[in-house]
Formats: sequence, C-alpha cells, structure tokens
Amino acid sequence: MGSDTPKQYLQVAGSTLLEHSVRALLAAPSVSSLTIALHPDDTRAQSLALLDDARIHTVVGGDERADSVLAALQDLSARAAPDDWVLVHDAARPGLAPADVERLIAAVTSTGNGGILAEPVVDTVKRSDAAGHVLTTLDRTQLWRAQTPQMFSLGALLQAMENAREAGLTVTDEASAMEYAGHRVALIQGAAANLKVTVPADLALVAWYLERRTDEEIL
Ligand SMILES: Nc1ccn([C@@H]2O[C@H](COP(=O)(O)OP(=O)(O)OP(=O)(O)O)[C@@H](O)[C@H]2O)c(=O)n1
Ligand SMILES: C[C@](O)(CO)[C@H](O)COP(=O)(O)O
Repeated sequence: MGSDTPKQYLQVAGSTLLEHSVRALLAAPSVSSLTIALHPDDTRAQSLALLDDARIHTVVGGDERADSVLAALQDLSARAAPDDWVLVHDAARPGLAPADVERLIAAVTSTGNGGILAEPVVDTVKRSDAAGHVLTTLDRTQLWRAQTPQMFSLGALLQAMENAREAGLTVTDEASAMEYAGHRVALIQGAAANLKVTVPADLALVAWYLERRTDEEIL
C-alpha cells in the first residue's frame, strides 16, 4: 500500500479496515466468537473500542498469513471442539457483508463439506512466459478468484495447516491446505465488494461499496 500505517489500520468509510471486517463477522448471527491474530508489536488494537467485545480473543500472529492462521486455530482449539466450524477471514477485506457470511455458512452446513466465497473469473486469462509474452489462453469457464471467509471444521483445518507446514508448502489460503489434504472444497458465490485491499486505489473502491451498503446486505 506504500503507507507507514499497517494496512489493517488504514481508515475507510469512517473505520479501520480491521474494524469493518470485525463488525461484519460479529453482525452475522451464526458467529459465536472471533479470534484476531495480531502482529507481535501491535499497539493499536487496544485502542479500538470494538475489540472490547466479550466474544473477541486475540493471539500473536506469525511472519506469514498461514502462520497467523495456525496460531489462531491452535488457540481456538483450547475452547472449541474439532467438529466445530471455523471461518478464516482477511482483515484486508473490509467490504465483507454479514449476508455474505450467512450465505457461506448456510451453504457449507447444508452439505457438510467445507467451502469458500469466490467469484468466477470474467476476463480472458493468459499464461505468460518469463519475458511477458503470451504462451497460451486459459479456459476461464472453471476459473474462480478465491475470497475469504473460508469455512472448514476446526479439527480438519488445523490438521491440514499443520500438514502443509510440515510438507514445506506455502499456502496462501486455507482451501489450498485442505485441497492438499484431499478434502472437497465448495465454491460459493461471493460479492465484488469483498475485494482484498492491496493497492491504494482499492481503498476508494471499497469505500464506494461500504457507503452504498443496503439493509439487505447488512441483514
Ligand atoms: N503475517 C500475516 C500476514 C497477513 N495476515 C492476514 O492475511 C490477510 C491477507 O494478507 P495480505 O493482505 O496479503 O497482507 P500482506 O501480506 O500484509 O499485504 P500485501 O499482500 O498487500 O503486501 C491480511 O489482511 C491479514 O489479515 C496475517 O494474519 N498475518
Ligand atoms: C486468502 C486470500 O485472500 C484469498 O484470495 C489470498 O490468498 C491472500 O493472499 P495474500 O498473498 O496473503 O494476499
């Protein structure tokens, strides 16, 4: 983002990215508790009134996203059962709506298979060579862009994340660890507003979505 402020503490539509993400999860009626992985030197979280909510726990995160997720899952496993469902979400996706969370939960609990929010790819997709020339055009009909939350049973996800770490695999999402462990992962239609804030222009885009949020999306 090219900012001195860590991305999760940048302001958009009146709150930090982290607060928007937390608020969306806490507003989903099926979510009973929230574990937030924080950077070891984080001094900002304690000043956010929202994080005083009794449903929130915090843990120290790790160097990579997967390390933070593993730390949170290990902490959670001390007070939850292996069969309990867990959703992993990026703080960098503040455009998540409570209705997205409930749609994912309804789809996953109806089949019993884990699943993730995702959007079908709509552009023509090219594979390139190292010099930046087109090698081939991919068939996009079965291509999806993975979002979060990603929802699995706690025990299976914890095991899959530990397996991936032991195998030296770099997983950029939880579904990758579950795929590697041989589990089926369902793709559930996500929303464009649930974009990952990655470059400065994404802040204006996500603000546009948040400021136009309808009651239906909020629940
Ligand atoms: N060590 C890390 C790195 C990332 N994350 C989480 O993973 C999400 C997605 O990661 P990303 O946005 O890619 O974070 P960075 O790698 O910090 O940023 P960027 O890719 O924009 O450089 C973040 O919002 C954060 O919630 C984490 O918990 N622990
Ligand atoms: C989990 C994720 O947001 C799904 O698109 C993404 O993989 C995070 O990856 P990043 O490399 O940490 O941005």
